[in-house]
Amino acid sequence: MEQSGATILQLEGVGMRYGATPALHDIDLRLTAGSFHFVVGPSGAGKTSLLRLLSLSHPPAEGKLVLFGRDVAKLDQEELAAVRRRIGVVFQDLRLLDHLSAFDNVALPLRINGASDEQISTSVSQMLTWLGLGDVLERRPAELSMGQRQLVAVGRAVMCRPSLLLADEPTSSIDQAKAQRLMHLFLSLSRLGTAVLFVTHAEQLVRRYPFPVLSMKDGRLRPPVPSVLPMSA
Ligand SMILES: Nc1ncnc2c1ncn2[C@@H]1O[C@H](COP(=O)(O)OP(=O)(O)OP(=O)(O)O)[C@@H](O)[C@H]1O
Repeated sequence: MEQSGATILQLEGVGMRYGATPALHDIDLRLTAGSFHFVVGPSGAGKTSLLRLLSLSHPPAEGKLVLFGRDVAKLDQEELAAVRRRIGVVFQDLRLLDHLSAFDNVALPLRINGASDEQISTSVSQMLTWLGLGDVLERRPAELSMGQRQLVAVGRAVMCRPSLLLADEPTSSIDQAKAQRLMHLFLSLSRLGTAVLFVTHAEQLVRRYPFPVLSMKDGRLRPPVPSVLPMSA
């Protein structure tokens, strides 16, 4: 885990395009270890695009993107893969592997990192049980509800204790009680040093937690607004 306060990512004047169409403009952002930010904004503001950029799923068109102290423009494929392994992502479209069970989807990052079968068996079962999915470990995504799939995607994203967690509306299909549980999971990770970016349309969630809010509009990021609310979770 990162030392609290260490810079996890830094963006300077970053832009991103889909083909010739600009999606993000002139983004400046610095996130430190253990920080937690909500990302809000209207549909089409660029929130998912920002997460695609930060998860290295889509390249910047201009500007500088530094992750874990490395300028990503200067990294080779192997180094990029190592950087990606430190990032947990809950994609809006989840991107679960259809042919794998819930268990094997969550186990995937551990397998990639070379964990033993015993480690995998214990930690994946524990995580899925904690998420309330203990009864459906062997089901494939098509046999799960949308909310259950979302929880599997969260389990997979956090399994290797990422240094950076990017979550795109991870609570959109689950009930309030489960959403609270996920918030506790994300908060525990951030206390251990993970920098968390949480994209959401859920205003009650943003109001409830005392974390700075990054607001996006028309592909631009406004400066963070520090929350003045007391901790109520
Ligand atoms: N794959 C793509 N190809 C071309 N344009 C895209 C693509 N994905 C998004 N866009 C465009 O980029 C802009 C930003 O979209 P993005 O999905 O990042 O917004 P968002 O804030 O996440 O929206 P929402 O809250 O609806 O998920 C929009 O104008 C959108 O139409």
